[in-house]
Amino acid sequence: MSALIRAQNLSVSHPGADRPVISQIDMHIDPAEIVTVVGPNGSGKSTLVRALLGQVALSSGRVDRLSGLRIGYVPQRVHIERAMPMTVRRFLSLPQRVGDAQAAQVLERTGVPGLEKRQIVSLSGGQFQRVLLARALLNAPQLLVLDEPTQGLDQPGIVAFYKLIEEVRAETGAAVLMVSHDLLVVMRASDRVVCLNGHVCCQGTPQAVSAAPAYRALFGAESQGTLALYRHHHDHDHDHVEPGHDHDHVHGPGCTHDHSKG
Ligand SMILES: Nc1ncnc2c1ncn2[C@@H]1O[C@H](COP(=O)(O)OP(=O)(O)OP(=O)(O)O)[C@@H](O)[C@H]1O
Repeated sequence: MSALIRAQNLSVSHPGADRPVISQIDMHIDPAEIVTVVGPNGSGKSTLVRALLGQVALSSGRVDRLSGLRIGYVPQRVHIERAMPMTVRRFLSLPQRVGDAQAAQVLERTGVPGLEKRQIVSLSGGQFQRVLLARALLNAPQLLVLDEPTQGLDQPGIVAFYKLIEEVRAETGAAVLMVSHDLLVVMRASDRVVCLNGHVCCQGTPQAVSAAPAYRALFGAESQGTLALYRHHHDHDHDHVEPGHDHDHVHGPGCTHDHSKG
């Protein structure tokens, strides 16, 4: 099956800016894979996601989406007006009405059963995040898009949320595109990582990316911890990986490290 979304030579400039926010991006999302975009603040992660979804004009390049692609979007939690008086049940029916049975089922699936009558504003951060995910799952998406889904959650909450995402992927076969700052755990939950800093610094398996000099230059000491944790949990799965090898790690334009090694 072909990619759900494919971007080729994608660049976006915001009005009035003298240079593109993101430039010459090549990336794709295959069915059922978890792809995570990491990068410093302001590196263009949200802009890239919006461009992939067709929500922002491209200044060059192209984005192809599978015809009729069903997308479930989980927005940044902090951007939603939590003070609005609304029950969880009503929230799940926006913008499309869903039946009681379906609402109950999806809340059960995301680990927050029986919350229908609760006011949105009364939920904890972790509960609200799961309600957002529940709503995104209602149209049986082929692709789930999550923009910094665990912002504001504590470490156990973050780990539990990514575990849930992996379970949902396994059950539904939906691909997942995530933007995240949670480097320590995101590596474990991703099939592929795209490291962004205006351009794609590197992309590939989590282990290959975390070993790439371009990634380490961006994330510094934190990346060392990420790599150690990732190896600790995953060496058995990735014994065949040779960091820096072409099959695992694709260099983007602007990479500063030695390309002669692949
Ligand atoms: N609509 C817009 N108009 C003008 N500039 C914008 C617009 N949206 C984003 N920008 C600018 O583009 C740059 C990249 O923003 P973007 O939100 O894509 O980065 P990000 O990597 O998601 O950042 P963060 O990690 O802080 O969420 C920033 O300098 C931002 O100020």
